[in-house]
Formats: sequence, C-alpha cells, structure tokens
Amino acid sequence: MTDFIDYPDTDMMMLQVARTLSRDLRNALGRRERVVFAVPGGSTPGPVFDLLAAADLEWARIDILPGDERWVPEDHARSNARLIRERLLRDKAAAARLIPLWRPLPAPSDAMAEVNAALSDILPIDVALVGMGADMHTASLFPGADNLELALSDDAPAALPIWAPGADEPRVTLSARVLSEAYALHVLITGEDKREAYQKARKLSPNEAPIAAILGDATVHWAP
Ligand SMILES: O=C(O)[C@H](O)[C@@H](O)[C@H](O)[C@H](O)COP(=O)(O)O
Repeated sequence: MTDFIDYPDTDMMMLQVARTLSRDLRNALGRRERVVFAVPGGSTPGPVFDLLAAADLEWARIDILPGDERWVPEDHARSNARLIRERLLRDKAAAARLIPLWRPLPAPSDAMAEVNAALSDILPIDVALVGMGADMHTASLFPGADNLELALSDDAPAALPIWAPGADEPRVTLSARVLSEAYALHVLITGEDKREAYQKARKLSPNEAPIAAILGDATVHWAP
C-alpha cells in the first residue's frame, strides 16, 4: 500500500527523507556487496542531496543512477548528472560511483544498447528517490510521451529514449518496471498543486498519470 507522509514544512521533510534514505541505504549495504541508489533530477531534491552527502555510509559500494536524463552534455545547466555531481557526489558521498545515462552521441536511441548493457550489470535498484511533476509524470514518464506505452509495459527495457511535448529536450528514462522493482521507493513532492496531482493520479491509469505505475508500496513525502 502507498504511504503518504505529510510534513509541516520542507526543512523538516528534507531532513527526515535524508535520514530515511540513509537508513534504507545502510540496510541495503548489509544485504548486497554493491548497492544501487536511483535519484531524480529537477529542482526539489537538492537539499536532500546536501544532507545525504555528509552521511556516514560506505559510499564506495554505492552506485548512483539518475532516474532519467535530459539529452544534454554533463556540463549543461539542465543535466541531471551535473546536478547529482554538484549536490550529491561531494563530501563523504564523493566515493560513490555515478552511472550516467547520457553518452556523447546525437540522440538517446544511439546510446541505448550501451546504456542498457551497463544497467544489466547493476540492477535491480535497492533504493529509489523520484520526483513528480504537476502533470503526474515521474522520471521522464510523461503523459502523452511518444514511447510511454513501451516504458510502462512489463517487458520494457531498463532504459529507453523518450520525447514528450512537456519536456524541453529529448530524454532517456528508466522504465516503470525498473523503478517499481526498487526494494524501497520514495517520492518527494512539495506544494498544493503536486498534492492534488498525487491524489488525482491515484484514481487514473498509468497511461493518463504515469506516476500511478510506480506507486504500489511507495512512500510519498509531501510538504507545503
Ligand atoms: O529530470 C527530471 O526532470 C526529473 O527527474 C523529473 O521527473 C522531476 O523529478 C520532476 O519533473 C519534478 O521536478 P521538480 O522537482 O523540478 O518539480
């Protein structure tokens, strides 16, 4: 069942989510030699990354995997890898390994064989943090995206190219299958519009509300 935790403010939420994630990562490190931690891009997770970077974990055994990537080079302002390197792979977490979804090739489809081969060496995900847009997308599973049907299917590849009118550039996203297989899955959202979007998504099909495909046993963390 999906759990919904309502926090009085974002500071408290960021602190509690960082604690929960470090607990989940520590448990995963007790179960597996290498651990996969999937993380979102976007503007919400920065404070959680800042807190987590200082956590006392065996980061050298953790692979950090973006849940999606915008098809831009790593030094681009919109690159999720850039955000992750700048905000998470610092301090103690600098010892972690980033598994990039971007390659210096013209289009996501040119890189998918290589990306999926790299993912098959590390999956499944142990701990996942994802965001959500007010349009009910998560990762880059956007409503109306060209590849959404495949991305939501049971036999979807781990990563696939995706393009949607709501996204600024072509992207690569992890499939709903791979995200929902995560041992622990947390959704981090703020603001009244996203609370309403989450409640609406619970009543819609994944095709209309892609986040619905991964809510299963997820914990949703919300603050105003
Ligand atoms: O790279 C991305 O765009 C994401 O991974 C995406 O799924 C994000 O989490 C949501 O769009 C929420 O974004 P905000 O936190 O900026 O609202």
